[in-house]
Amino acid sequence: MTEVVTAAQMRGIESAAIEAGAVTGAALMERAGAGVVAAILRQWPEAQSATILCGPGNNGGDGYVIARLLAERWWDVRVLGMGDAEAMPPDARANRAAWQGEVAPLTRANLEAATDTDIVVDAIFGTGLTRAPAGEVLSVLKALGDCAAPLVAVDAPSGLCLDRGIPLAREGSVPKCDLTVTFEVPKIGHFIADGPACCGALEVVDLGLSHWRGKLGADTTRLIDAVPMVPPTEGTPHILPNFRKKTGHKYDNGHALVVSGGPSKTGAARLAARAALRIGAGLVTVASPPTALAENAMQLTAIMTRRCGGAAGLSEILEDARFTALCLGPSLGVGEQTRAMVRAALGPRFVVLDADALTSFEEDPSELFEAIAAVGEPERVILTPHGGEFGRLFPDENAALDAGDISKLDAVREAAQRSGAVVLLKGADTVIASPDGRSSIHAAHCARSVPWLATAGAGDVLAGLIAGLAARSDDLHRAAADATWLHVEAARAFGPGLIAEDLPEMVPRVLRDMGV
Ligand SMILES: NC(=O)C1=CN([C@@H]2O[C@H](COP(=O)(O)OP(=O)(O)OC[C@H]3O[C@@H](n4cnc5c(N)ncnc54)[C@H](OP(=O)(O)O)[C@@H]3O)[C@@H](O)[C@H]2O)[C@@H](O)CC1
Ligand SMILES: Nc1ncnc2c1ncn2[C@@H]1O[C@H](COP(=O)(O)OP(=O)(O)O)[C@@H](O)[C@H]1O
Ligand SMILES: [K+]
Repeated sequence: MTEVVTAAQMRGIESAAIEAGAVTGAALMERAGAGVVAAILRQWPEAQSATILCGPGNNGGDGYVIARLLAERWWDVRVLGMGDAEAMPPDARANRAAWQGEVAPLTRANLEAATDTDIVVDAIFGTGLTRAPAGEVLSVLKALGDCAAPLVAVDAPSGLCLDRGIPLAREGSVPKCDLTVTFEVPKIGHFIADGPACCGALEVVDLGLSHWRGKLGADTTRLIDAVPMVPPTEGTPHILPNFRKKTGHKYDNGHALVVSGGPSKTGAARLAARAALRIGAGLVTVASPPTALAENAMQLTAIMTRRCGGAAGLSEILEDARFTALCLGPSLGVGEQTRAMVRAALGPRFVVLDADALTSFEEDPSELFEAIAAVGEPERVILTPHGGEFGRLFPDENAALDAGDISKLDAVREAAQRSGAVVLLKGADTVIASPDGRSSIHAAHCARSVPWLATAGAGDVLAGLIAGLAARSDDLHRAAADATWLHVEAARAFGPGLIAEDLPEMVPRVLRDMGV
């Protein structure tokens, strides 16, 4: 996993390196510009001409470096610049002065006149965007959407808030780029909300600041981009700590319990149970209301069934301490009976609460949060809402998110603090946050785009994967992150046409391909 940072964290890394005397701002700008040029040459080896749009700050400074380096390669380069050269920060001003060619004003008319260009480079705003673009520059940003030539963003598509992944002006005010080249470490806004769709493909240029990146705090957000592997030692292959089952008895790999809904509402639990078993829980049992026991038993073989009469029945089953993880909520029904089952479920084991187990607390979410606090052990519970369920449990955070006042990441972080649970907010961008301050993001975009995963029951499978991994784990956040990655990986392996039943069946292939 790699870090993803806020604009402020990035500025912190940069200024720490400069203050330590390890590098100058000018050198960083040169590396940044050279990195963008290298990415352009790799992506469009036939291109010969570029129009570079330069803003008034250091993002614009990168643009002037790019212009110079492309001109040195005999490209036909046109520069449109914004603002007064004298008002630019020093390194940007120096690079603007070093540009030998003309700088035409950055206007919509000048952009639209540049029809004969192979590439357009957006170096207008990067991490320094502080307010919504307006006036002529807003008009330029909107016109960029109509450019026929490929569009390359320097650090960020201009107008995109790199902390929140939303346009600071309004919809349509951030150009949709073909390639975004960012520096040293990707930013949160590249991966959440509208960020991925605006960025296109994302490349990260190494600026040589890893020493200062290493000083980021433990609460730095992680990107779920791959499952970390222990490097091979002589004679042993890569080891995937969380996916490899423990050798030994089946109970060494935990026992997951999935609670089923009543008659004709049992499919969701079976989906979750099958996912839990496939991902490697040693045993999986479906706890079923007596009236649905036959329906469940008829369709389950390796997965066991247990008669479970409501909350009292669940408490009785859970007297067996060998149940290490529990999943409840999918198709369980909304109301007091489900609330009572949630209260019965909370205890010395990992509990995944999804769907109706969340919606049942819509009227009084604090009742759920108090019950979680009463468990007395941190990070035993994970809530896995989709957007609608999140709004029911966390109306304040959701309102701030909808208003664009906070990012999806911050909304989930606040939800984790408020609830005392790990919170996983689903979507094409999935965000996970823990009460201990950890957070992770998965973006199902570009190479990992799986729009066919938005299919009925996919969320039940995710809940089951988390329960299955948690059953034999001691780290719920990590189990949720790995399950999220694997869920998308299974959808990628299957491809379009996927239905939820296919997801657990793809797990063995994914594990095999990973060399588990
Ligand atoms: N970090 C690193 O390691 C490295 C960073 N590098 C590069 O530096 C970039 C960050 O540079 P930066 O801080 O100068 O900010 P940037 O994005 O150019 O914008 C600031 C300018 O825009 C203006 N402005 C803002 N909003 C506006 C609006 N709505 N409408 C109009 N104007 C607006 C703002 O004006 P002000 O707010 O001061 O009035 C100021 O003039 C970063 O993205 C990367 O490309 C690399 O060179 C090397 C390594
Ligand atoms: N566009 C998308 N790309 C990738 N994954 C998606 C997309 N939309 C939804 N998902 C994933 O699909 C699942 C849907 O879950 P959920 O909304 O609970 O549906 P259900 O209740 O039908 O199972 C979640 O894991 C979510 O992250
Ligand atoms: K930019």
